Amino acid sequence: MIPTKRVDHIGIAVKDLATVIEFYEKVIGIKCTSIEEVPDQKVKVAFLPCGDSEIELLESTDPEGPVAKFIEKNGEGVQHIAFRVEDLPGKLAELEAAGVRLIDKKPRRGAGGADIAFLHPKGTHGVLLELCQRDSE
Ligand SMILES: C[C@@H](C(=O)O)C(=O)SCCNC(=O)CCNC(=O)[C@H](O)C(C)(C)COP(=O)(O)OP(=O)(O)OC[C@H]1O[C@@H](n2cnc3c(N)ncnc32)[C@H](O)[C@@H]1OP(=O)(O)O
Ligand SMILES: [Co+2]
Repeated sequence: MIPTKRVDHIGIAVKDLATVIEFYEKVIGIKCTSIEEVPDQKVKVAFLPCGDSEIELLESTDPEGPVAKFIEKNGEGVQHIAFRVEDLPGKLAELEAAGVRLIDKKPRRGAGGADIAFLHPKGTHGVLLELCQRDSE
């Protein structure tokens, strides 16, 4: 089985990036190190590293995007959990063979140049899971 290395990030859907970055920096005490737009996912993303993992704050750039739809239904909150894997195409093939419901059969480009793919929450006991592969350890 292709190993999963760690929790890469926790994705949190927010209405206003600046407001929530300020909360995490001033109240929780973790710093935002980068902000970037990922047009493919219709989001603007802020990363706040914390130990081996990061908090990923997600603000929608499009009312039809997945983060806007999530907030409409649930309000702000944890939208996905992302695991770091070593071989994303291989992992996706392995999961497909095991009958897991994939949203992305092939990797897409995520924030920070990562390759990413999502697994459907209906096939993962209720949690939207992202797998990501990065060049760095
Ligand atoms: C930048 C990048 C990165 O890290 O590099 C990112 O993270 S981008 C992060 C944003 N991108 C994404 O989320 C892309 C992948 N997401 C998607 O394709 C979509 O959001 C889906 C997960 C397929 C949901 O689509 P849609 O909202 O159209 O479906 P829906 O509302 O009919 O939901 C179908 C069922 O799934 C549940 N459901 C929907 N979203 C969920 C979520 N985030 N967590 C857990 N369950 C969820 C709904 O409650 C519903 O269950 P019931 O039927 O029981 O009511
Ligand atoms: Co993510």
